[in-house]
Amino acid sequence: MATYSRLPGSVALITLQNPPVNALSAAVRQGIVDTVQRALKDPKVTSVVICGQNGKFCGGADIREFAGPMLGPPLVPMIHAIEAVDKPVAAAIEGVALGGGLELALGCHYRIAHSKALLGLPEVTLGLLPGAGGSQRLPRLIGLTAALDLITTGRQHDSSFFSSLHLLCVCSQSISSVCVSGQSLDSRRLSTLPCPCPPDVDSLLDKTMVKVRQRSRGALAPVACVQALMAAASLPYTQGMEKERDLLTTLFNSGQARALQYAFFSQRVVGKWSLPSGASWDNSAARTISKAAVIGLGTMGRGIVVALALTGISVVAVETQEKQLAEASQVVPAMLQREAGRRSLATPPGVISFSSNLQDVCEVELVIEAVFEDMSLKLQVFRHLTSVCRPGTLLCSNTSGLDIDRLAAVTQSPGLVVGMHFFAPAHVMKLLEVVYGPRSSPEAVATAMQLGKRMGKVSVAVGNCPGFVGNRMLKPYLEQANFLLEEGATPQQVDEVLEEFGFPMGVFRMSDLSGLDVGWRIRKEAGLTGPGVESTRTRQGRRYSPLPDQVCEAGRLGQKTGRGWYQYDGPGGRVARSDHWVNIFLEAYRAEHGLVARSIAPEEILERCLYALINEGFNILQDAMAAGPEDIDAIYVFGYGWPRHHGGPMFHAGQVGLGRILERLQHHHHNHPDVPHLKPSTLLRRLVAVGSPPVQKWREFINKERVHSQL
Ligand SMILES: CCCCCCC/C=C/C(=O)SCCNC(=O)CCNC(=O)[C@H](O)C(C)(C)COP(=O)(O)OP(=O)(O)OC[C@H]1O[C@@H](n2cnc3c(N)ncnc32)[C@H](O)[C@@H]1OP(=O)(O)O
Repeated sequence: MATYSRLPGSVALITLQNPPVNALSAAVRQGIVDTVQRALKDPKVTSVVICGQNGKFCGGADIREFAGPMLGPPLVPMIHAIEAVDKPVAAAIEGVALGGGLELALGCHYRIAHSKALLGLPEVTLGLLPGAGGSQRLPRLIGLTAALDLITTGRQHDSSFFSSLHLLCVCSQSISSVCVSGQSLDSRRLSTLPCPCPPDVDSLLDKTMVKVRQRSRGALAPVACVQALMAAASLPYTQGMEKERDLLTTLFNSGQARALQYAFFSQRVVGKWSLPSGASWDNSAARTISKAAVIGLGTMGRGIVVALALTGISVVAVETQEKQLAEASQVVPAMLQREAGRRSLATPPGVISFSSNLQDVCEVELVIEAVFEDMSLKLQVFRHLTSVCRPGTLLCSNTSGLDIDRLAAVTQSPGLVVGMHFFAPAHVMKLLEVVYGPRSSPEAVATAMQLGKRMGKVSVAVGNCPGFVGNRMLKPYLEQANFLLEEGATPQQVDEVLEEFGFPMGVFRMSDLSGLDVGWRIRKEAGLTGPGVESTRTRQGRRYSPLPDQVCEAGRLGQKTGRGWYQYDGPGGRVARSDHWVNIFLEAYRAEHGLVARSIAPEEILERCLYALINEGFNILQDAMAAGPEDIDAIYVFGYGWPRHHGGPMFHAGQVGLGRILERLQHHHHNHPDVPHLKPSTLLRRLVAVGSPPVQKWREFINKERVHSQL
């Protein structure tokens, strides 16, 4: 709702009230309509100020309402009516003015803001465009060039940025002096102004469209934003508004908008973690960490040091190999400086000390081990840590899939051991898997989750199983990609299909980037390859493709060696080019194994890669290794490049239709009975049997099934 009060003198104050962010729900919109009417009717009122309760102007349209029928006064005419009134109206912005909130402010005649307020039009991130007049008013106020950047990226900025664009009035003036009654408001009505455009406007729009199409990888909203701004640049306001409405309707009804809005809420759902034990964020106390240590200063360790230091934590960075230590002590401060600059921090807040002595971690509150991914080495480090650290120190491992319980078992306090699985580069990537074992205490999980949040990560609590959630699902995906090569596809074909779907990189380009030796080592440890293992295509009772092992054996480890599934300009090269060697190699391989290459349709490539991955997601939910589909989806969107406009693998399964996914998995499993990952999960079958409920209902369904021992 919105409340009305009269300030001493002649100013009416309208306060938006809808905690926590004063979103423009039907009740708030009705409140605005009513209170503006009241101010207009009151002869003693000469000017109006709109503000938000609790130091927040407005977080935009109420996203929760998008799923249902539109009730209450619509936003566009409401804002238009405010702009048209003949008493000056000012938006007094504290906290946030985002989306519809900023559009409301653009309909006011004046805008003033607190220096720390955050403003922006993030609709594009929700699959929409600023459809309450924002796409037409903003460029008329700040010019087409600046508006294009803000609207197509959804970037948010503080008030000094917007003051420089003349979106805000000078803050030092009092509201009453800003809203001087009697002055003509004509020039303050943004809809009446022309849109300032650069001389080369067509070229600007064309270039922006090309850039946006490249960047958006199939997302519709950024393209629609450019189209709306083209209208603002070339059409009168009323026609521009019609274009804005048409584009918004198309976006609104697209699956992409639903997926992006789901992604917005799932990011928040995973923050409110809960464990099967009943421990959760509201019954577990997190410790505040001020001193931490990182053991191992390879790529991951260095990134973790920077991520911690950026939050103001003092870090002891330990590396026992002198050469690596010397290199890290040069590189890490530079990384920190660069990242602090990128985040507009004047000076990096944390202090880092480098050491080659593990003893130096004895005073810290939390240690993150980031040594080489080798169980015996990690066990050795944990044994050492438990003997040198103060009792009560949290011991975390950055393992990407090894058993946390085994590490906990060699310590004096297994309850204080959790996994903190970062993604490279650790100071940049948003995802953190917090891995709990049966003995991890709620306090340890809460502390790791809280620390992740402080580092700006999307932290997801996951159970302890090989590969945890993300890498466990990656395995069947990679496996299918290799089988497709055996059957006749090329790495480029597979990658093109996945990139067309929206991944920034196909599976083979991604593998080259990460290094092919990582998986090779894991397969060797699992006894799947290496000396003494027979070179067959069935291993440990299931279909196995030795292709990636043979590529590694040829010395092709990916980008770092300049050769992998593709060729590069040299070791460390970034641009992937197809390699004749790979085609010859695949032909020879197929001939050796009596395989006849067939032409494989893009649909089959996509289905087999994605549905195998999704099926493993259902198995993970069934095994209670993730609390709900939102957790899996957040992991894939923030850690594995899953296109956000497809919501995440589990959301995507719901969009495709669970019945269809089941039917296609059955079909592929029938054709490949020696591939257990294609066997449809029991949970998927159960969901289909009860009529394929929407993804938001799965968590409840799984819990019920578990109680009744159906899973
Ligand atoms: C029907 C046709 C209408 C067409 C209109 C088209 C034009 C207008 C479109 C829009 O305005 S779309 C919305 C644009 N706004 C945003 O995208 C802002 C989204 N919110 C945020 O970025 C952040 O929440 C925040 C405002 C910066 C606050 O961040 P903070 O970290 O402080 O809190 P959160 O945990 O993110 O949020 C708290 C709480 O509030 C819920 N919430 C936030 N924004 C909205 C919203 N716009 N609508 C509904 N709910 C919102 C959020 O989900 C959290 O809820 P809980 O998890 O606590 O339940």
